[in-house]
Amino acid sequence: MPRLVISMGDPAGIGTEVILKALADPAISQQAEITIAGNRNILLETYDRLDSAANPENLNLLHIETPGSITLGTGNAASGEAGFRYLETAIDRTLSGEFDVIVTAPIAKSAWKAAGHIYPGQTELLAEKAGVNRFGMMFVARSPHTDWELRALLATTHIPLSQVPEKLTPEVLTLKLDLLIESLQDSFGITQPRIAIAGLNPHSGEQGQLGREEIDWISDWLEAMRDRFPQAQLDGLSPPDTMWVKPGQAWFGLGQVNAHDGYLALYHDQGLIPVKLMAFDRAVNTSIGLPFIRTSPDHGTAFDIAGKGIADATSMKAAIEFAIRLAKRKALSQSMKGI
Ligand SMILES: NC(=O)C1=CN([C@@H]2O[C@H](COP(=O)(O)OP(=O)(O)OC[C@H]3O[C@@H](n4cnc5c(N)ncnc54)[C@H](O)[C@@H]3O)[C@@H](O)[C@H]2O)C=CC1
Ligand SMILES: NCC(=O)COP(=O)(O)O
Repeated sequence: MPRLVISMGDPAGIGTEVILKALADPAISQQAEITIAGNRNILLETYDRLDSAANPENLNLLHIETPGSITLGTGNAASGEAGFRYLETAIDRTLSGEFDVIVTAPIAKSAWKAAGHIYPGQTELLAEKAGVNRFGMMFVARSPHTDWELRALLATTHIPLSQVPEKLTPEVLTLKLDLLIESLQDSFGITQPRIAIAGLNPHSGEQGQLGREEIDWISDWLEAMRDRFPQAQLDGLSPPDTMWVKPGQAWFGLGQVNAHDGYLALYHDQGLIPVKLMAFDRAVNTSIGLPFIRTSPDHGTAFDIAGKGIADATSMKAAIEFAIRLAKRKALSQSMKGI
């Protein structure tokens, strides 16, 4: 069975609640050896408030002291420091071989910053501690209507919109596309993936009238990528709005559409607005390129509903189930290679 560690996220948010709700489902908890990296008192307090949740007394726990006092619904330096320590512990124990997989509950980047930990997100801490600089942020969701699976990689992530054009270089795009192809092949078994790639500007620039990046270099880059990755079908540059029409149709079962195996969005909201519109309740954020599997729900700390008992755990369940699916696939592939 996969050995999975769940970091508890920001204790002022809904992380603890969605973990305990998700683990109350035996279909989830019986598929892996699960340990929580978090705080015993906060888990017990959360359990006492909920009607249907796993009892922390019956769960494996790496207890980590929480510095300062935590106020539910308010992310601050204490909650940021706590969430940082939970994740650090989960990563260190995974790197030492204790776990195969990390599932992370959400943290607030602003609370990390208040605690002096300046990272764009959890992904970058995971990559830094794992010693890799080739990694990517991918979102995966299976449609409850059609079973179709949406897979979208973000070429750039947590940067101001004004910095996107300068951070988006041929090197960055090549690295992200390479990772997306590798992931579709290795983790999803799609040997010749069909990938749609978005333009940057409205209408992919409309021949330069609405932005020049497509003409200046992105179209040439894509041509070069078709030579470099002959095993993949690379379609684009898709106008960034209409690129999501077929995925929407495939998701909701609106006719026969030939949607792509993977989507490359050039910046955070270009990818995450459509993903969350379709699948906010069930999309999974997975970090690709790390030496271990990492997944997370797609939502954040939801401070506005923390402690109210109304948080939906579907995305956390999906994150755990997807992590188990990836771990089983990895174990099978390693055993076939004799590793
Ligand atoms: N994986 C992670 O660690 C992530 C962390 N964040 C962080 O979370 C903080 C808040 O971000 P927001 O943009 O407000 O997004 P959010 O996802 O926390 O909340 C957006 C809205 O959705 C609702 N919501 C979120 N999750 C829900 C759930 N499971 N059940 C029911 N309702 C839910 C919230 O109540 C809120 O109204 C930020 O500091 C951000 O950095 C955001 C996304 C992912
Ligand atoms: N928008 C996705 C997000 O905020 C998750 O980031 P990370 O903490 O997983 O790096």
